[in-house]
Formats: sequence, C-alpha cells, structure tokens
Amino acid sequence: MEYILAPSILAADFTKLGEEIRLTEENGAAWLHFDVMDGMFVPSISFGMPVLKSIRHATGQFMDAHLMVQDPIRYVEAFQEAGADGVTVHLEACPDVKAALDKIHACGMKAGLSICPETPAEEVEGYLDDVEMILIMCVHPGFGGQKFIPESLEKIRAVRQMVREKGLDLDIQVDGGVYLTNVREVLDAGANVIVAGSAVFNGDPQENTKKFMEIFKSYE
Ligand SMILES: O=C(CO)[C@H](O)[C@H](O)COP(=O)(O)O
Ligand SMILES: [Fe+2]
Repeated sequence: MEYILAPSILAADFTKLGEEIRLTEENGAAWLHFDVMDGMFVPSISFGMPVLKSIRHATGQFMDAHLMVQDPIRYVEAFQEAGADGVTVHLEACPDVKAALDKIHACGMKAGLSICPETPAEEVEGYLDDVEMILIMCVHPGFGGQKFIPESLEKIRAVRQMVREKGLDLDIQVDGGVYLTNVREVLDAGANVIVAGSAVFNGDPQENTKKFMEIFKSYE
C-alpha cells in the first residue's frame, strides 16, 4: 500500500504560502489538500478556484480538492479547469451522490467520497465501485485545529474491511486532528492518505513533513 501525506494549506501562513508548499513537496508530501468551504454545508468560508489555480503553477503535487460545499456537482468542472487532480465530495451534501462521482470522472479526475463523523461507515458501501478514495472525517468539517474524534478509528477499520471484502484497493483518507502523536493509530486502523494541517504548518513545515515521512517508511 502507498502511504501519502496531504498537507492541508488551511493551516499555512498565507504570507509565505509558496515557500511553505515547496517545503512540503521537497520533503516528500506527494499531495496537497485544498479545503473548500461554502458557508452553507459548513459554517465557515475558506477559498476557491482562483486560489487553487494560482497554487497549481507553484507545485507538482497532486491537487486534492476537498469540497465542503452544498450540491458540489455545480463546481466539479470549475475545479478541474482550475487544476484539481482529485475532487472529494461529501455524501451528506449531494442530492445525487452517484451523479456527482460520475461527473468527477467525466472531468478526468479521481473521485473521493467523504463522510462526516455522525454518518455511519455503511453509508459508503454502495459507492465503493464508483470512487478511488473514501475520506473519513475525524472532526466535524468546517475548521482546522480541532481534536480528533476517537470513534473515527472504528470507522476507518470498518471501511478498510468493506474495501478488502470487495477485493478493491481504494485509498482511505483521514482528515482532522491527525498529528505525529496519533498518526500511527490511524495507519494501523487502515488509512493510507493522511491529511494534516496544523501538524504540518504549525511550527516547521520541513521538519514536520520529514517526521511524517519517516513514520510512513516504517509501514512500507
Ligand atoms: O477538512 C478540514 C476541516 O474541515 C481540514 O482538512 C482539517 O481540519 C485539517 O486540519 P487539521 O489537521 O488542523 O485538523
Ligand atoms: Fe479537509
């Protein structure tokens, strides 16, 4: 299994964003996580297509767009045009989940499906053939820097088990409250794509990225 670090720029210092992104890329973070919030599906508003488009030119990392947006199918094409490589939508935000996932594929991107902490793991079962990745939120979406919800570990295990039983090899991404101190627990539970905002950008992004990559090496 491939272990991937996806630093979330939500926690970056935007006065030196390009430099901070470069430090994560040079030290092994293969993806960059881009949190889009619409003030409707989640209470906060973050950033959107123009910011992604600008960053696209600054990095070769896989651009992982996490859309915390109501009825996200409306924006799939725009994110592809801005330079996203993968788009993840929330099951709870889609009037027609399958249509949103199909649209992501039709736009030539990898499709991810995310569930909030209160949504049971079983809800994703019917969509496993339609995605490349399941994103398990380990905090209530909307803000960075929150505390990891411990019950998420059981959900990660359940989804990894479902994926195995179907003979699939999907990425399982975890997002929210993941730090160097608890990342082994989520890896042990079956996650392989780790989103980390505060844990990468608070402090030294170079050293923090290196430390995550060292832990991943011990799993490969
Ligand atoms: O989707 C998100 C919030 O809704 C963020 O990706 C997540 O919170 C990452 O931040 P941190 O690692 O600081 O918890
Ligand atoms: Fe996110």
